[in-house]
Amino acid sequence: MPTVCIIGAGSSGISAAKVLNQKGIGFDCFEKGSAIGGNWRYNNDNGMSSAYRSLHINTNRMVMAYSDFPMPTEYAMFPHHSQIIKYFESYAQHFGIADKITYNTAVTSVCPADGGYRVTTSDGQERIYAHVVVSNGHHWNPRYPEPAFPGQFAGEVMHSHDYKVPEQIQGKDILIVGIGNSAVDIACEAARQATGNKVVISTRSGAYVIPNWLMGMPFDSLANPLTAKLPMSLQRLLLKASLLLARGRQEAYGVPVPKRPLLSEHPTISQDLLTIAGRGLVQFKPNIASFDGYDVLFTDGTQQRFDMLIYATGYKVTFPFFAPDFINVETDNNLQLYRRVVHPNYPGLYFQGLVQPLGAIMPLAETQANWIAKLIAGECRLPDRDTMMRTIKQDAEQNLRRYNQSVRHTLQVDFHPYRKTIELEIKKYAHRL
Ligand SMILES: NC(=O)C1=CN([C@@H]2O[C@H](COP(=O)(O)OP(=O)(O)OC[C@H]3O[C@@H](n4cnc5c(N)ncnc54)[C@H](OP(=O)(O)O)[C@@H]3O)[C@@H](O)[C@H]2O)C=CC1
Repeated sequence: MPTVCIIGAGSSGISAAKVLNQKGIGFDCFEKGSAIGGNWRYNNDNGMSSAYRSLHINTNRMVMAYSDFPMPTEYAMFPHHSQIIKYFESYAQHFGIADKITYNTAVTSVCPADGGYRVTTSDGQERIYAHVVVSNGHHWNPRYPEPAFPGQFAGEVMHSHDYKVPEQIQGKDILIVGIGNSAVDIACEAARQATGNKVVISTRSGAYVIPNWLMGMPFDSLANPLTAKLPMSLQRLLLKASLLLARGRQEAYGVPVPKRPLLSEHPTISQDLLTIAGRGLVQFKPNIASFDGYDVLFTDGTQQRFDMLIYATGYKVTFPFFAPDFINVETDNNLQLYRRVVHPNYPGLYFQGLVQPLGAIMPLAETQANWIAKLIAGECRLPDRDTMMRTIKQDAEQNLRRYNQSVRHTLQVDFHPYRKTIELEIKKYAHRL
């Protein structure tokens, strides 16, 4: 009988399945849709993918690959979603897990029972597992501003989650709320349509826009285990100098700069935004003050008319299978986990891929899977609950000191230091067999 239930077969869940399979640990992996790939399967029939037709990943193919399965070198450095999904498919085939996943089956309920967890699935079956690995992703449930901006907007309203093709915005004056990666990708795509329509980004905090390529190198290859060890002030200085050399001051292009220092936010990555903004094809406004029909009043007192509003305001961390009085963090995205994986109050309950790195999630999810598998196999253990609680508090305080306080930064980790932390965790608490 399988002792482990994996929820979801996206880029995280498939690495958990692969690692457990290699260790000979029995598992069921339930996937709501008919295929693997999660967010990276464009038009995924599980209804959860936020991918748009033109989406290319903004972390490079060397950084995003799993440790033992490189991406094909003929791939673009920043591959299209169609290449990424092929990569995941070959990974699942290569490691023999594609046929071990139960497709078209959603997990509808998970609750503690009999020293483990009772898992109910959409086919009405109930099973008990000693361990549950939650790998259901955190970029699928749209977050809208709360409270909503005053007034009513009379035009069309959409969340970036539902943006798929430029035909949806063609010929419309659009206002995009937010300046994260979704907002900027959609704004650039809209501007490239060259229809002469207004494309405006409304941002309350601004963002440092980092190019994919910096001095001929993929930006995310500049961060490595060595540079990650430098003091934050020096990392900031080096990045600031590199950005100045590469493209000068961002304000010169008309793109608003945050008041906080570099590296205190999730990076907004775009090679194109500055050039496009410099041509006046994307314009910027501060936060929205209110709506009046098709008119939008901004906090600087200016007003403009739009046909369409796109909220690119991020996502809620949602676990639809937990009862609200069990685990629910939708309001603040802030789930307190030991090393972002282990729930200190519920032994056997693990969360995978619930991180937002500067870099790609996939290799970190794989490292988490290695740790989870070793914990399940009894090859290592957890520290006591007091130690876990103390560490959770310290990590949260560190995060608060570093990042702009907002729901989008609760899951933020630094790629290399985080991976190292998990590897050390495995070594430190290894059971000498
Ligand atoms: N090509 C790629 O690989 C892509 C990757 N992604 C990834 O997907 C994830 C989600 O990105 P994204 O969808 O951009 O969401 P994010 O959460 O990263 O960004 C949300 C944006 O909306 C703003 N915002 C949120 N709430 C409000 C509010 N109430 N009023 C005004 N502004 C608000 C935020 O501003 P503030 O900072 O002030 O909170 C921020 O600018 C990220 O990890 C991102 O890197 C997304 C698109 C493309």
